[in-house]
Amino acid sequence: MLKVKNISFSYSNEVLNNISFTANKGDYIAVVGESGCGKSTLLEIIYGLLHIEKGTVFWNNTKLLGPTFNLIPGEGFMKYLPQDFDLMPYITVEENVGKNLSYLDKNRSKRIAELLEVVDMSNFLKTKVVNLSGGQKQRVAIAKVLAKEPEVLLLDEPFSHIDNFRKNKLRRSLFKYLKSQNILCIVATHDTTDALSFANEIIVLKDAKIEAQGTPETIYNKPKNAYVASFFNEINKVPSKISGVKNKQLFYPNEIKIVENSALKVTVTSSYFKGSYYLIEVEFKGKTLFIESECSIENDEVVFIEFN
Ligand SMILES: Nc1ncnc2c1ncn2[C@@H]1O[C@H](COP(=O)(O)OP(=O)(O)OP(=O)(O)O)[C@@H](O)[C@H]1O
Repeated sequence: MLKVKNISFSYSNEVLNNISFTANKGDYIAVVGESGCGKSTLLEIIYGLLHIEKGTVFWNNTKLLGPTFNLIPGEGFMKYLPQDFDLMPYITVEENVGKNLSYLDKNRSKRIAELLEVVDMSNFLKTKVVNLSGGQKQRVAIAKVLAKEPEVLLLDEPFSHIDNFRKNKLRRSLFKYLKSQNILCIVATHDTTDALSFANEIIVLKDAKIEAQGTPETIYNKPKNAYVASFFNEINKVPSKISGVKNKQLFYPNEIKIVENSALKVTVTSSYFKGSYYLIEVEFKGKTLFIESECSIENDEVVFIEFN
Protein backbone atom coordinates (compact mmCIF):
# COMPACT_ATOMS: atom_id res chain seq x y z
CA MET A 1 0.00 0.00 0.00
CA LEU A 2 1.16 3.54 -0.78
CA LYS A 3 0.47 5.96 2.03
CA VAL A 4 0.91 9.67 1.42
CA LYS A 5 0.56 11.42 4.75
CA ASN A 6 0.27 15.16 5.39
CA ILE A 7 2.59 16.20 2.57
CA SER A 8 3.35 19.91 2.22
CA PHE A 9 5.73 21.52 -0.27
CA SER A 10 6.59 25.05 -1.40
CA TYR A 11 8.71 26.70 -4.06
CA SER A 12 8.36 30.45 -3.56
CA ASN A 13 4.62 29.82 -3.08
CA GLU A 14 2.92 26.96 -1.32
CA VAL A 15 2.32 24.21 -3.92
CA LEU A 16 1.00 21.38 -1.74
CA ASN A 17 -0.62 21.73 1.66
CA ASN A 18 -1.28 18.75 3.89
CA ILE A 19 -2.01 16.18 1.18
CA SER A 20 -2.97 12.69 2.38
CA PHE A 21 -4.28 9.63 0.58
CA THR A 22 -3.68 5.91 0.33
CA ALA A 23 -3.65 3.62 -2.68
CA ASN A 24 -3.35 -0.14 -3.14
CA LYS A 25 -1.63 -2.37 -5.67
CA GLY A 26 -3.60 -2.51 -8.91
CA ASP A 27 -5.36 0.81 -8.21
CA TYR A 28 -5.50 3.61 -10.71
CA ILE A 29 -5.67 7.09 -9.17
CA ALA A 30 -6.30 10.09 -11.40
CA VAL A 31 -4.97 13.40 -10.07
CA VAL A 32 -6.75 16.31 -11.71
CA GLY A 33 -6.97 20.06 -11.26
CA GLU A 34 -6.27 23.32 -13.05
CA SER A 35 -2.84 23.98 -14.54
CA GLY A 36 -0.27 24.81 -11.87
CA CYS A 37 -2.25 23.24 -9.00
CA GLY A 38 0.62 20.90 -8.10
CA LYS A 39 -0.12 17.61 -9.91
CA SER A 40 3.42 17.11 -11.27
CA THR A 41 4.94 18.25 -7.97
CA LEU A 42 2.93 15.59 -6.13
CA LEU A 43 4.21 12.87 -8.51
CA GLU A 44 7.79 14.14 -8.15
CA ILE A 45 7.54 14.01 -4.36
CA ILE A 46 6.13 10.47 -4.36
CA TYR A 47 8.86 9.32 -6.78
CA GLY A 48 11.56 10.91 -4.65
CA LEU A 49 12.80 13.66 -6.95
CA LEU A 50 11.84 16.44 -4.55
CA HIS A 51 12.65 16.65 -0.89
CA ILE A 52 9.57 16.32 1.34
CA GLU A 53 9.43 19.39 3.55
CA LYS A 54 6.63 18.14 5.72
CA GLY A 55 4.87 14.79 5.87
CA THR A 56 5.80 11.25 4.90
CA VAL A 57 5.37 8.74 2.09
CA PHE A 58 5.25 5.03 2.94
CA TRP A 59 5.32 2.03 0.64
CA ASN A 60 4.22 -1.12 2.49
CA ASN A 61 5.28 0.36 5.84
CA THR A 62 8.72 1.44 4.57
CA LYS A 63 9.27 5.16 4.80
CA LEU A 64 10.56 6.63 1.53
CA LEU A 65 13.53 8.88 2.21
CA GLY A 66 13.66 11.13 -0.85
CA PRO A 67 16.61 12.67 -2.72
CA THR A 68 18.49 13.87 0.36
CA PHE A 69 19.15 10.25 1.31
CA ASN A 70 19.17 8.42 -2.03
CA LEU A 71 22.33 8.76 -4.13
CA ILE A 72 20.29 8.44 -7.32
CA PRO A 73 16.95 10.22 -6.91
CA GLY A 74 13.90 8.04 -7.58
CA GLU A 75 12.73 4.85 -5.88
CA GLY A 76 13.73 1.58 -7.57
CA PHE A 77 10.31 -0.07 -7.41
CA MET A 78 8.66 2.95 -9.03
CA LYS A 79 8.83 4.44 -12.48
CA TYR A 80 7.98 8.01 -13.33
CA LEU A 81 7.13 9.25 -16.80
CA PRO A 82 7.47 13.04 -16.86
CA GLN A 83 5.78 15.28 -19.43
CA ASP A 84 9.05 15.63 -21.38
CA PHE A 85 9.48 11.85 -21.71
CA ASP A 86 13.15 11.11 -21.59
CA LEU A 87 14.32 8.94 -24.50
CA MET A 88 17.68 8.68 -26.27
CA PRO A 89 17.09 10.02 -29.80
CA TYR A 90 19.91 8.34 -31.70
CA ILE A 91 19.27 4.75 -30.70
CA THR A 92 16.38 2.55 -31.81
CA VAL A 93 13.00 2.03 -30.20
CA GLU A 94 14.12 -1.49 -29.23
CA GLU A 95 17.27 -0.19 -27.51
CA ASN A 96 15.38 2.55 -25.67
CA VAL A 97 12.72 0.20 -24.32
CA GLY A 98 15.41 -2.34 -23.37
CA LYS A 99 17.60 0.29 -21.64
CA ASN A 100 16.69 -1.00 -18.17
CA LEU A 101 16.71 -4.69 -19.12
CA SER A 102 19.83 -6.83 -18.84
CA TYR A 103 21.37 -8.16 -22.09
CA LEU A 104 21.81 -11.45 -20.23
CA ASP A 105 18.06 -11.71 -19.73
CA LYS A 106 16.90 -14.53 -22.06
CA ASN A 107 13.45 -12.98 -22.26
CA ARG A 108 14.74 -9.51 -23.21
CA SER A 109 13.53 -9.53 -26.82
CA LYS A 110 10.22 -11.16 -25.93
CA ARG A 111 9.61 -8.58 -23.21
CA ILE A 112 10.40 -5.66 -25.54
CA ALA A 113 8.05 -7.10 -28.17
CA GLU A 114 5.29 -7.60 -25.59
CA LEU A 115 5.55 -3.98 -24.40
CA LEU A 116 5.64 -2.55 -27.90
CA GLU A 117 2.46 -4.46 -28.59
CA VAL A 118 0.77 -2.86 -25.54
CA VAL A 119 1.52 0.59 -26.96
CA ASP A 120 0.92 -0.45 -30.59
CA MET A 121 4.50 0.29 -31.72
CA SER A 122 5.59 -3.20 -32.84
CA ASN A 123 6.33 -1.97 -36.37
CA PHE A 124 8.94 0.52 -35.16
CA LEU A 125 11.29 -1.85 -33.35
CA LYS A 126 14.37 -0.89 -35.40
CA THR A 127 13.47 2.78 -35.96
CA LYS A 128 15.65 5.44 -34.34
CA VAL A 129 13.67 7.55 -31.88
CA VAL A 130 14.80 10.77 -33.60
CA ASN A 131 12.69 9.72 -36.60
CA LEU A 132 9.45 9.26 -34.64
CA SER A 133 6.58 11.70 -34.23
CA GLY A 134 5.76 13.21 -30.80
CA GLY A 135 2.93 10.74 -30.19
CA GLN A 136 5.06 7.77 -31.24
CA LYS A 137 7.84 8.89 -28.87
CA GLN A 138 5.32 9.11 -26.05
CA ARG A 139 4.17 5.54 -26.73
CA VAL A 140 7.79 4.31 -26.67
CA ALA A 141 8.35 6.20 -23.41
CA ILE A 142 5.35 4.39 -21.86
CA ALA A 143 6.78 1.04 -22.97
CA LYS A 144 10.17 1.99 -21.51
CA VAL A 145 8.85 2.76 -18.02
CA LEU A 146 7.02 -0.56 -18.00
CA ALA A 147 10.03 -2.63 -19.11
CA LYS A 148 11.40 -3.49 -15.69
CA GLU A 149 7.96 -4.01 -14.29
CA PRO A 150 7.48 -1.36 -11.58
CA GLU A 151 5.22 -1.84 -8.57
CA VAL A 152 4.14 1.78 -8.81
CA LEU A 153 3.86 3.78 -12.02
CA LEU A 154 3.57 7.57 -12.00
CA LEU A 155 2.45 9.07 -15.31
CA ASP A 156 2.30 12.80 -16.03
CA GLU A 157 -0.13 13.52 -18.89
CA PRO A 158 0.73 10.19 -20.56
CA PHE A 159 -1.45 10.66 -23.65
CA SER A 160 -0.94 14.38 -24.29
CA HIS A 161 0.76 13.80 -27.66
CA ILE A 162 -1.33 10.82 -28.77
CA ASP A 163 -3.83 11.37 -31.60
CA ASN A 164 -7.52 10.78 -30.92
CA PHE A 165 -7.63 7.93 -33.45
CA ARG A 166 -5.38 5.88 -31.22
CA LYS A 167 -5.89 7.31 -27.72
CA ASN A 168 -8.89 5.21 -26.65
CA LYS A 169 -7.36 1.95 -27.86
CA LEU A 170 -4.06 2.77 -26.15
CA ARG A 171 -5.78 3.68 -22.87
CA ARG A 172 -7.75 0.43 -22.85
CA SER A 173 -4.70 -1.64 -23.69
CA LEU A 174 -2.41 0.09 -21.14
CA PHE A 175 -4.83 0.12 -18.21
CA LYS A 176 -5.84 -3.51 -18.85
CA TYR A 177 -2.15 -4.43 -18.80
CA LEU A 178 -1.49 -2.50 -15.56
CA LYS A 179 -4.46 -4.16 -13.85
CA SER A 180 -3.38 -7.61 -15.02
CA GLN A 181 0.09 -7.00 -13.53
CA ASN A 182 -1.36 -5.45 -10.33
CA ILE A 183 0.64 -2.25 -10.86
CA LEU A 184 -0.46 0.79 -8.88
CA CYS A 185 -0.75 3.70 -11.29
CA ILE A 186 -1.11 7.38 -10.43
CA VAL A 187 -1.82 9.63 -13.39
CA ALA A 188 -1.77 13.43 -13.49
CA THR A 189 -4.21 14.35 -16.22
CA HIS A 190 -6.37 17.04 -17.78
CA ASP A 191 -8.36 14.44 -19.66
CA THR A 192 -11.84 13.56 -18.40
CA THR A 193 -11.83 10.14 -20.08
CA ASP A 194 -8.58 9.15 -18.35
CA ALA A 195 -10.25 9.92 -15.05
CA LEU A 196 -13.88 8.91 -15.54
CA SER A 197 -13.59 5.71 -17.52
CA PHE A 198 -10.52 4.10 -15.98
CA ALA A 199 -9.73 5.42 -12.48
CA ASN A 200 -10.79 3.78 -9.22
CA GLU A 201 -10.42 7.11 -7.53
CA ILE A 202 -10.13 10.75 -8.55
CA ILE A 203 -8.22 13.31 -6.49
CA VAL A 204 -9.05 16.92 -7.36
CA LEU A 205 -6.39 19.47 -6.37
CA LYS A 206 -7.03 23.18 -5.92
CA ASP A 207 -5.02 25.92 -4.21
CA ALA A 208 -2.49 23.39 -2.87
CA LYS A 209 -5.13 21.24 -1.20
CA ILE A 210 -7.30 18.23 -1.99
CA GLU A 211 -10.60 19.78 -3.00
CA ALA A 212 -12.42 16.50 -3.56
CA GLN A 213 -11.61 12.79 -3.52
CA GLY A 214 -13.70 9.75 -4.36
CA THR A 215 -14.84 7.33 -7.03
CA PRO A 216 -15.47 8.77 -10.51
CA GLU A 217 -19.21 8.18 -10.03
CA THR A 218 -19.35 10.12 -6.73
CA ILE A 219 -17.17 12.98 -7.90
CA TYR A 220 -19.13 13.32 -11.14
CA ASN A 221 -22.67 12.82 -9.81
CA LYS A 222 -22.27 14.79 -6.60
CA PRO A 223 -19.60 17.40 -7.33
CA LYS A 224 -18.69 19.37 -4.23
CA ASN A 225 -18.66 22.67 -6.11
CA ALA A 226 -18.50 24.26 -9.56
CA TYR A 227 -14.68 23.91 -9.72
CA VAL A 228 -14.90 20.12 -9.34
CA ALA A 229 -17.82 19.80 -11.78
CA SER A 230 -16.13 22.00 -14.38
CA PHE A 231 -13.38 19.39 -14.80
CA PHE A 232 -15.98 17.17 -16.51
CA ASN A 233 -18.15 19.57 -18.46
CA GLU A 234 -19.64 23.06 -18.66
CA ILE A 235 -21.53 23.68 -15.45
CA ASN A 236 -24.58 25.81 -14.66
CA LYS A 237 -25.03 27.24 -11.18
CA VAL A 238 -28.73 27.89 -10.62
CA PRO A 239 -30.43 28.47 -7.26
CA SER A 240 -33.27 26.13 -6.22
CA LYS A 241 -35.82 28.90 -6.24
CA ILE A 242 -35.30 29.27 -10.01
CA SER A 243 -34.73 25.63 -11.00
CA GLY A 244 -37.43 24.23 -8.73
CA VAL A 245 -35.01 21.40 -7.80
CA LYS A 246 -34.38 21.10 -4.07
CA ASN A 247 -30.87 20.64 -2.60
CA LYS A 248 -29.10 21.05 -5.92
CA GLN A 249 -27.50 24.08 -7.49
CA LEU A 250 -25.12 22.64 -10.06
CA PHE A 251 -26.46 21.30 -13.34
CA TYR A 252 -24.55 19.77 -16.23
CA PRO A 253 -25.90 20.76 -19.67
CA ASN A 254 -27.67 17.39 -20.03
CA GLU A 255 -29.62 18.11 -16.84
CA ILE A 256 -31.49 21.00 -18.47
CA LYS A 257 -34.09 20.23 -21.12
CA ILE A 258 -35.59 22.38 -23.84
CA VAL A 259 -39.37 21.98 -23.57
CA GLU A 260 -42.49 23.23 -25.41
CA ASN A 261 -43.45 25.60 -22.65
CA SER A 262 -42.37 26.53 -19.13
CA ALA A 263 -41.95 29.54 -16.86
CA LEU A 264 -38.26 29.74 -17.78
CA LYS A 265 -37.69 31.57 -21.05
CA VAL A 266 -34.13 31.86 -22.43
CA THR A 267 -32.52 33.37 -25.55
CA VAL A 268 -30.10 31.30 -27.64
CA THR A 269 -26.71 32.95 -28.21
CA SER A 270 -24.68 30.10 -29.80
CA SER A 271 -24.87 26.44 -30.85
CA TYR A 272 -21.81 24.18 -30.82
CA PHE A 273 -21.81 20.81 -32.63
CA LYS A 274 -20.49 18.10 -30.30
CA GLY A 275 -21.01 14.99 -32.42
CA SER A 276 -23.83 13.19 -30.63
CA TYR A 277 -25.50 16.45 -29.51
CA TYR A 278 -25.37 20.25 -29.74
CA LEU A 279 -24.27 22.39 -26.83
CA ILE A 280 -26.55 25.41 -26.78
CA GLU A 281 -25.40 28.60 -25.06
CA VAL A 282 -28.33 30.67 -23.83
CA GLU A 283 -28.83 33.88 -21.94
CA PHE A 284 -31.07 33.81 -18.91
CA LYS A 285 -31.61 36.95 -16.83
CA GLY A 286 -28.18 38.30 -17.77
CA LYS A 287 -26.40 34.98 -17.08
CA THR A 288 -25.05 32.37 -19.47
CA LEU A 289 -26.34 28.79 -19.28
CA PHE A 290 -25.30 25.73 -21.29
CA ILE A 291 -27.89 23.17 -22.39
CA GLU A 292 -27.71 19.98 -24.45
CA SER A 293 -29.97 19.67 -27.47
CA GLU A 294 -30.42 17.11 -30.24
CA CYS A 295 -30.46 19.85 -32.88
CA SER A 296 -28.85 23.23 -33.37
CA ILE A 297 -30.93 26.35 -32.71
CA GLU A 298 -30.70 29.73 -34.46
CA ASN A 299 -29.14 32.59 -32.50
CA ASP A 300 -31.69 34.95 -30.86
CA GLU A 301 -34.39 32.28 -30.87
CA VAL A 302 -36.37 32.20 -27.63
CA VAL A 303 -36.89 28.73 -26.07
CA PHE A 304 -38.26 27.32 -22.81
CA ILE A 305 -36.24 25.18 -20.41
CA GLU A 306 -36.83 22.80 -17.54
CA PHE A 307 -34.38 21.46 -14.94
CA ASN A 308 -34.14 17.70 -14.36
N1 LIG B 1 11.20 24.19 -10.42
C1 LIG B 1 10.27 25.06 -10.03
N2 LIG B 1 10.60 26.21 -9.43
C2 LIG B 1 9.67 27.09 -9.00
N3 LIG B 1 8.36 26.91 -9.12
C3 LIG B 1 7.94 25.76 -9.70
C4 LIG B 1 8.87 24.79 -10.20
N4 LIG B 1 8.17 23.76 -10.71
C5 LIG B 1 6.87 24.07 -10.58
N5 LIG B 1 6.73 25.27 -9.96
C6 LIG B 1 5.46 25.93 -9.62
O1 LIG B 1 4.72 25.06 -8.78
C7 LIG B 1 3.34 25.10 -9.10
C8 LIG B 1 2.84 23.69 -9.37
O2 LIG B 1 3.46 23.23 -10.57
P1 LIG B 1 3.12 21.78 -11.16
O3 LIG B 1 4.00 21.58 -12.34
O4 LIG B 1 3.18 20.77 -10.06
O5 LIG B 1 1.60 22.00 -11.61
P2 LIG B 1 0.67 21.04 -12.50
O6 LIG B 1 -0.63 20.95 -11.79
O7 LIG B 1 1.37 19.77 -12.80
O8 LIG B 1 0.52 21.93 -13.81
P3 LIG B 1 0.22 21.47 -15.35
O9 LIG B 1 -1.16 20.90 -15.34
O10 LIG B 1 0.29 22.77 -16.09
O11 LIG B 1 1.27 20.49 -15.75
C9 LIG B 1 3.18 26.07 -10.25
O12 LIG B 1 2.77 27.31 -9.76
C10 LIG B 1 4.57 26.15 -10.84
O13 LIG B 1 4.80 27.41 -11.41
